[in-house]
Amino acid sequence: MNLTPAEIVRELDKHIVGQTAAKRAVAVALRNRMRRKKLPPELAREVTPKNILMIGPTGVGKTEIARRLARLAGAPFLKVEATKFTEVGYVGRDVESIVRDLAEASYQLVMQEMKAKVEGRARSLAEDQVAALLRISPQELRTGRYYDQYVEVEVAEEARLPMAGMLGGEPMQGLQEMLKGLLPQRRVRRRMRVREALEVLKNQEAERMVDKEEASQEALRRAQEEGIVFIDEIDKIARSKGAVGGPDVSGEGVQRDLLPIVEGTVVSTRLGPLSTDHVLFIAAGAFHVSKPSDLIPELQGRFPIRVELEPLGPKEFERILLEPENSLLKQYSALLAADETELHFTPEAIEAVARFAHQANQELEDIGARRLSTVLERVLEEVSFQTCLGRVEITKEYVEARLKDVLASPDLSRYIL
Ligand SMILES: Nc1ncnc2c1ncn2[C@@H]1O[C@H](COP(=O)(O)OP(=O)(O)OP(=O)(O)O)[C@@H](O)[C@H]1O
Repeated sequence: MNLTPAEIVRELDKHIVGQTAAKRAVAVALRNRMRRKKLPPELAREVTPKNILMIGPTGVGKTEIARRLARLAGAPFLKVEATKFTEVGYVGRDVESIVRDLAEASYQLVMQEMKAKVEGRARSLAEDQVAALLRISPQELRTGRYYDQYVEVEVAEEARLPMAGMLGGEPMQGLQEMLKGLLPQRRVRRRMRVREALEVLKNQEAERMVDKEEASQEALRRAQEEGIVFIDEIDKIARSKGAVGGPDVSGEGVQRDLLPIVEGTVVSTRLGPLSTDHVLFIAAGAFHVSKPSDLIPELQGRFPIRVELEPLGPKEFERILLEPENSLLKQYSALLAADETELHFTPEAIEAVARFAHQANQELEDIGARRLSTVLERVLEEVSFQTCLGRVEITKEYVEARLKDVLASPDLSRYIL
């Protein structure tokens, strides 16, 4: 991975419409990580990430930009809502769960990658086993002729801690994972189709082939050096001026708890002690009521890069429907094509969907691009209910007919859109 900031922005452009300032900021942050790796170690240690504060209304692409960036970089990613920590039952120390969850996300990511690398070998081992059970050769098995037959295979059943379910909570999950390797694995025989057995056994073999110790170490390194933590709703824990002594007090407490993690601290996780010095934090909020300057000064200083995201209008909605690689329209088309319905929208129909979504945002509540899903669902409800329709053309008149009544009645639209 050696993308320039311009190339990173171009990659993000494939999924997110507009919001250039935010894309540029995250692109620079990612490039700086690559730059840091080229520095002499003493200097590299000193260079800490410049965290980003994204300011913009809900549903305009803040999370999406961060998530896509992480995927592009193969970086462990975690999203948390800052307000979660103001809820009753959370005490300060719990913000450390952010770091533990990042470690977990990192481990899952690394395991997935490592398993993918041995997939070919694991698959052929699985084929050998199933072929032996069926008393045929692996070559015969690969013809696919036996895939719908049933076989009985021995699979490892995950040992469950009897109490884990009762107590719930994240610490128990870590414990569960830790004990997984220690407790004897119960093996049970299960009957399933050959097709499924091959998948199950392949996974089991891949899991066995991966060196868990190596995976843990790589996951720890990855979380520390490449981790990205997205903290949403940061504005909700900022104290707005004038609300002295109000319910915001706990918000300030959370800010104080977050501070050491953002500044760089070491938290013990199941992968070992994890230093947050080089984790990139991206905080986001609408800041309708409070302002970034209402955050405690120490935290403000830790988010030196501020970017504003634009509210989205009908023009952007049109582009969001059409342009992203897996846009909503492409998703619907693919789904319905599986049932032999070929979906076509006229340009005027797309314009109408965008216009209605914008109108609903203004009349109800502005939820940004998320509104497109509810509007489209309504437009396509009838078509989705049917199968094998052949070619279906969605026109502006059709869109209007599907949405007019709903929008005319505020009560109805509150429920449907
Ligand atoms: N500019 C955009 N281009 C393409 N899709 C977008 C854009 N903005 C939002 N979306 C889509 O809308 C949905 C919500 O966006 P996202 O999760 O990024 O919202 P957000 O700005 O982070 O808001 P919140 O803070 O409420 O989570 C996602 O499915 C996303 O793909």
